[in-house]
Amino acid sequence: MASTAAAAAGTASGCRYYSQTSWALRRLGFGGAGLARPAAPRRAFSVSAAAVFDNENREYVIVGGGNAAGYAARTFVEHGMADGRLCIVSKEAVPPYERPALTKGYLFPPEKKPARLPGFHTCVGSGGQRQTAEWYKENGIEVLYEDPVEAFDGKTQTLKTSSGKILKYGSLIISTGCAAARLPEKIGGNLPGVHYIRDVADADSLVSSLGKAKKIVVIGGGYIGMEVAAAACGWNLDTTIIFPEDHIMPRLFTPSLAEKYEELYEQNGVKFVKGALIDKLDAGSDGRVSSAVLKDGSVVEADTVIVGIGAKPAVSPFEAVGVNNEVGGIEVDSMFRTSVPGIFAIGDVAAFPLKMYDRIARVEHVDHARKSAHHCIETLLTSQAKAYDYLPYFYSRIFEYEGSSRKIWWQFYGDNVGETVEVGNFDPKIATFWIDTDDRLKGVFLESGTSEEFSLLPQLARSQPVVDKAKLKSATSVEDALDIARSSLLSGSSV
Ligand SMILES: Cc1cc2nc3c(=O)[nH]c(=O)nc-3n(C[C@H](O)[C@H](O)[C@H](O)COP(=O)(O)OP(=O)(O)OC[C@H]3O[C@@H](n4cnc5c(N)ncnc54)[C@H](O)[C@@H]3O)c2cc1C
Ligand SMILES: NC(=O)c1ccc[n+]([C@@H]2O[C@H](COP(=O)([O-])OP(=O)(O)OC[C@H]3O[C@@H](n4cnc5c(N)ncnc54)[C@H](O)[C@@H]3O)[C@@H](O)[C@H]2O)c1
Ligand SMILES: O=C1O[C@H]([C@@H](O)CO)C(O)=C1O
Repeated sequence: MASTAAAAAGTASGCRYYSQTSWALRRLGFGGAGLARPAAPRRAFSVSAAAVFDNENREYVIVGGGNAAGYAARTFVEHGMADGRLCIVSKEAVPPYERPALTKGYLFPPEKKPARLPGFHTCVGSGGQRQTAEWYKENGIEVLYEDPVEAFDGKTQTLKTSSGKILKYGSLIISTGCAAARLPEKIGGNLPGVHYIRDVADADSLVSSLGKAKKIVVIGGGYIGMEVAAAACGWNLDTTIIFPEDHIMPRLFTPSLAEKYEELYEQNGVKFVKGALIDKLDAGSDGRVSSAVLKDGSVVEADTVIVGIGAKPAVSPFEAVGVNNEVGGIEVDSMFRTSVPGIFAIGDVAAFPLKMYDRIARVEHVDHARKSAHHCIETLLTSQAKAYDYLPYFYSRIFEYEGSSRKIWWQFYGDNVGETVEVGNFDPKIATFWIDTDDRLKGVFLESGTSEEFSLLPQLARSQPVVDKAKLKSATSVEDALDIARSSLLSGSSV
């Protein structure tokens, strides 16, 4: 059923639609041989005579109502191209919001003023306007809520939603993001009390469990594992993190960096079970999860389990436009164009050329969701042939709630390749520098920097200066190390 927000921003938006798809394609330069890699999409469903066409054609349709969609909508509005021309088809019941809040402010305990919608709709996370359902309505953007696209036909340029609507599009922007990877049902992955966290409905369900929980198990030592376990400390819960690797955040942290964060969690009472795989989750007599059984036979009791074992790009039902076999996701060029003229993909789901490192990548972080959305729509609407040149940026903020013994706020820019030099020991800062075989600085991590120090990181990672490794290793403080890195920027050996 459509929500109140849907009713407010959807059919009542007074949108007008153009009726000739080909008109829009011609105007955008997609009349024929415009793109380098044309590929005939497979017919995914056929439109029968009995099918119900909803209104008329839509000039621009965004599928997915998440972070990238919110920023894309903003760019349409900035160009005066939203009113009556743009439609967002969303699986969720609310307009786009800043997803990072779900494992941060959203999980503060009730007495510590948790974040709630409409407080964090996009684009507030980057200092922009709070785009509520009214904002979409005022800007003439049609939003279809709780009506995921289930089928796609590139030949007739139509989408079919779960409610049975057939939508015809001129240009299509796929921003379906990722879905949480799940533990199989047969090992208890769907038991009551087992949580995954991808959207606000998941977060609400988790909050209601946390209110009653005593003993929680967090499965996975990545971003979700770290952020949720830190949040659980705010609720004074007995918390155990279980993961298969030797240390937390294996995708980014060095063992030594991870050890420092693990110590901090342990000081907050969190326990770790490392190098462990889950055999199954068991239920108690009430049918709710009661324990995690590990492959070695040991048992960890829990009344609530949070699973954070990675995410999978939500490519369905768009596989026919071209999926990248190595990194998954929908393959696009440097302007987010897929192999099919007039179809684009942005955010987590896009496999794009990471120009700086000359490889195809998918980036599952919000900075890329925001920037890819802006870049795609900007180039689409202005016909500027400008290549996306992204510098990877990841961050986390944990133990932020009032009264926590210390707040954690780290940022990372660049590529975590090569040898590392680590300086500092939560005193209060830590920095790690990744240096390649040719002595170039490739990536840089900083905990608890000042805003001036944080602003140095992208300059360093972008320029990749040659650094004096020996000098960096002898730095007496993080400030000293950053000064050494800063001076290498001025030495003229940057790329
Ligand atoms: C809990 C959590 C915390 C995070 N914290 C951080 C952080 O601190 N820092 C950071 O950099 N990144 C963080 N991320 C990652 C960041 O949120 C994502 O990179 C970002 O949301 C990607 O934006 P997106 O629009 O591509 O995908 P999403 O924001 O996931 O949006 C995709 C949308 O598409 C919808 N959808 C999917 N399939 C369909 C369909 N067939 N039809 C219609 N709609 C569909 C989904 O329901 C969803 O609304 C976090 C992610 C999660 C889950
Ligand atoms: N601050 C941030 O940037 C942030 C915060 C939260 C979520 N996210 C995003 O949300 C998504 C999901 O995050 P995540 O933490 O689930 O993914 P992740 O890839 O960061 O971590 C997954 C972790 O799961 C563990 N794992 C994998 N398979 C397992 C299995 N079968 N059993 C037990 N453990 C297993 C590993 O320890 C691995 O580190 C990602 O896209 C992530 O980037 C980002
Ligand atoms: O990027 C982010 O956006 C939200 C929040 O700032 C929105 O208010 C959040 O917690 C982030 O880390």
